[in-house]
Amino acid sequence: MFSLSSSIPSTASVLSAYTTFAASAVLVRTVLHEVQSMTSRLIPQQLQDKLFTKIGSLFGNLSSQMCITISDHNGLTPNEMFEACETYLRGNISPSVHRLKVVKEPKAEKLSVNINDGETTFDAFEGIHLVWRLNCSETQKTGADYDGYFSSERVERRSFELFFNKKYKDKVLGSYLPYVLERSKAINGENKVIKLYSGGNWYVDVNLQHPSTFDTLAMDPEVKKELMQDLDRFVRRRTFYKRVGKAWKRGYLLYGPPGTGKSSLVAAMANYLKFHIYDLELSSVRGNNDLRSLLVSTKNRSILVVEGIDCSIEMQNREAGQSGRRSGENQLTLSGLLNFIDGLWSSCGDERIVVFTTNYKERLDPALLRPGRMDMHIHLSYCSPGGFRILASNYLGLKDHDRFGEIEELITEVEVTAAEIAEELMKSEEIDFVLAGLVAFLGKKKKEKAKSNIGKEDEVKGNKKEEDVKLPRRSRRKRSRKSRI
Ligand SMILES: Nc1ncnc2c1ncn2[C@@H]1O[C@H](COP(=O)(O)OP(=O)(O)OP(=O)(O)O)[C@@H](O)[C@H]1O
Repeated sequence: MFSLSSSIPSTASVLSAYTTFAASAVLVRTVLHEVQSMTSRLIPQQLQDKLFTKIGSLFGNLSSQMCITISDHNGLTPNEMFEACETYLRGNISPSVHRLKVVKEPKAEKLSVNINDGETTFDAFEGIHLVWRLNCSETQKTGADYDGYFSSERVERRSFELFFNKKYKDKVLGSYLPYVLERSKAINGENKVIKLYSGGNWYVDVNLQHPSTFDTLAMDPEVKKELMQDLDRFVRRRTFYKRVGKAWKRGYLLYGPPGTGKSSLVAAMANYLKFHIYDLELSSVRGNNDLRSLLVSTKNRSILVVEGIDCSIEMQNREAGQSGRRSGENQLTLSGLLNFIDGLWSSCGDERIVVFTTNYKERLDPALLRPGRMDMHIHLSYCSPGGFRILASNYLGLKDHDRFGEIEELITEVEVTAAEIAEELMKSEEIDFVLAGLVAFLGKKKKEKAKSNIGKEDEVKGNKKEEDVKLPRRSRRKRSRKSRI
């Protein structure tokens, strides 16, 4: 008897047939390409054209297919489209794929499953069938090292090839690829692992494990609120920056004594915005040329941090125009860094944040403090009673305690950093013991302060006496008369 279900192919079998066909098409294309390059040297062009048209028609109309290549890098700059495709395809791997690559990122909750080198996967979008293939190759990167010696290293380069029918070219470029980009952003937002790039190049990255958030940070609540609002405004102002013709960039200068939370604040900003961090160590940068290539290879939605800007390198006052660390054109200068950050770097990317930190604001080059250079100057100072309460809540899970009054009073009398208090709070799990230890620590600081104040007073008195000895008789008389008035 005639059976409808057995004569009409199911969606799965149609897809599977298409998959097989598309995979064969890709394979045939590759073979044709290889053959073409071999024969181009042996057979005359006219004959070649005839030959390939004939072979092509045997496997369906391959000339109606087109291919878009998406490489992982565009020159020195990472290609964000490649990363978007990688993220998007992770969730769309066809059942026909034979070889997968599985990675567990340290902080990620889920496994990351990717297609392997040379594998092909399939997708469908508004009636268009699409074939994706991942290619990997190794290239030799050559150049001169710091001392001018020849250096060479192997670098892996990856690219995706996207095959589809030529007639959908506009739809693929205008709708499908933007869709892939949007989807990858949404996926990244859901489970983004924040990366920390550091060292002399950005090839080494680790997942940012820093648990600091705005909730755990002990800082002036008003400043914290203002900063969070500033960051929110910054990320939602894409059209504003475009309209006013400004690069979508924001600069923050964090200053304050060691251990007051400058690095913790950078981590909190990255965790809040889900931005990667590039920790630029100027001492390992060879010169302005090196700096340029490092900066252009940073990604969008990232924070570039230069810690200890006052002392990380002998950078010179731009007005003085003295030489930097290296002589010649390639020397690293503050003006080189600032010009590049203000100019090319910020205009070749979006959503860039730059943070400079220093323990000594007064030592900074005036070029850095000029209005408009760093949008916000944030002072991280010694711990306040409010800051102590945040730390006590984080470290001990404690909202209040009999000893809080005593501790808060001592905190207002001495200069103590959040790092010092944090260290005390971590000494034991026994709350009374820890708080007693903190009181003793603060008490000791108070005594030391009183001692050093007495020392200072004695010094001032000593100086005065010395001055009196040096003063001529007449001046001494004059002063004693004055003091009686
Ligand atoms: N404001 C703060 N809130 C919460 N914890 C803090 C704060 N400041 C410091 N800490 C604690 O102290 C540690 C060291 O602080 P951090 O490295 O952020 O200070 P810093 O100001 O960057 O110091 P430096 O100038 O020496 O680099 C942090 O890991 C954190 O545990």
